[in-house]
Amino acid sequence: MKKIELKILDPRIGNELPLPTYATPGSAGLDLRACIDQDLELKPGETQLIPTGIAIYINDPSLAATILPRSGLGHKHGIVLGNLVGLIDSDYQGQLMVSCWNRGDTTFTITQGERIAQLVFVPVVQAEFELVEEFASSERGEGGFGHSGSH
Ligand SMILES: O=c1ccn([C@H]2C[C@H](O)[C@@H](COP(=O)(O)OP(=O)(O)OP(=O)(O)O)O2)c(=O)[nH]1
Ligand SMILES: [Mg+2]
Repeated sequence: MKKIELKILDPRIGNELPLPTYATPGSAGLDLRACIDQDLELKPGETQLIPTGIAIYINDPSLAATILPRSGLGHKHGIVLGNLVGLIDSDYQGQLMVSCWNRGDTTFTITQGERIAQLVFVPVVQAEFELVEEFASSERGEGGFGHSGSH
C-alpha cells in the first residue's frame, strides 16, 4: 500500500471520528466524514462546503485523489457533490473539503461524523503537448458525439 502523509486538523479525528479506512479489503474508496460542530440541514437545492478535519499531501505528480459521492446517499437521498467530482492535486496541503449538494426534493440532515463522500486515489499522467500540423489518420477521425449510432 502507498503511504500518504495525513495531518489531523481537528482533535476529534482519531477519537470520536475515526480516520478514513478501507471498509473491506477490496474497497476502492475511503469514506470521508463530516467534521462539523452540529448537525447541518441541507435544504433541497442547497450546497454546503463541509470540512473533513484532515489534510493529505500526496506529494507525487503521478497520483491524485478524487472525491466521489457515496451511492446510497446519492441514489436514495439526492446527496451528491456540488462539483460533481472533487479532484485533489498532489501538491494540495489544505483541508479536504466536501461540497455537498442536495439535488433531491426533501431536506437532508448531515449528522456530525456522518460518512458523506469517498476518497479514491488514482494514477495520473502529466502530458506535454507536441505541436503538429496534421495527425496520422485514425479510423474515427473527427467523428464523435454519437456519430457511431446508438445500437
Ligand atoms: O472537492 C474538492 C475539490 C478540491 N479540493 C481542494 C483540493 C484541490 O487540489 C484544490 C483545488 O481544486 P481544483 O483545482 O479543482 O479547484 P479550482 O477551482 O481550480 O481551484 P485552484 O485555483 O485552487 O486550483 O481544492 C477539495 O478539498 N475538495
Ligand atoms: Mg485548479
